[in-house]
Amino acid sequence: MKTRVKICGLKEAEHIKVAAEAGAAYVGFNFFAKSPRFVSFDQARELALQTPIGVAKVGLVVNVENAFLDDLLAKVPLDMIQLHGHETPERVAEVREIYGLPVIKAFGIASIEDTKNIDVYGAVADQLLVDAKPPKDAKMLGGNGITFDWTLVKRKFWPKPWMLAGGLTVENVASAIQMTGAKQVDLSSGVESAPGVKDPDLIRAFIKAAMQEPAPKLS
Ligand SMILES: O=C(O)c1ccccc1NCC(=O)[C@H](O)[C@H](O)COP(=O)(O)O
Repeated sequence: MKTRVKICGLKEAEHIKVAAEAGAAYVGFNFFAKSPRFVSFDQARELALQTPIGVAKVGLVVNVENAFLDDLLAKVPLDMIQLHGHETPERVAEVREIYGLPVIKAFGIASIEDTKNIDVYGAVADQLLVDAKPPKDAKMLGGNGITFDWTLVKRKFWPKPWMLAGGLTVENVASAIQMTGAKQVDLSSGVESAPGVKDPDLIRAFIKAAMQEPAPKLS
């Protein structure tokens, strides 16, 4: 099986087309207002309607209330919700139950301590996303373009499918897959020419590099 790629923070229909043609399994729309990748509900609706069938449309939110999700999902035809804040396992279960969509729960990892809770979330989330923990002064909980110590998540057998994220690039993605055993990878900054500005050539090159690397069979 080929590695599955999620390109996050897409803002242009043309870039979604490029990602889909190159083989992306997921595209992500970012609804965190302070992000350079932020899209409004109206923009995301247009992008979602132009996303080819077969590519999962993921909505990324950070610590939002139901009222926000009510408005979002009334407007944007999403396939999955990515919770990228400090949501509790109970909140993950609640979002899944209320909205009836699969939920990806993200975790910031900097030490072994940060991996301890993941099993608990594995019981309630549909997928897990292990990302670099942001620096203390960071304004965003993700999308910071920094890697973490991949040995912390090496060949993990969490109860749900998981994605590796955090500072992935065309140069390091093969090593990241080989070292961790990740079958799915996610990125944002590594395919940008400036914060929030995706580069179609980098998107193509990254997906090619990630998919050339066969997702390892874990023993
Ligand atoms: O990307 C953002 O701007 C962002 C803002 C706030 C919370 C999460 C955010 N991104 C989450 C993602 O899924 C990113 O793809 C992931 O953190 C990896 O980002 P990068 O290190 O830039 O590849």
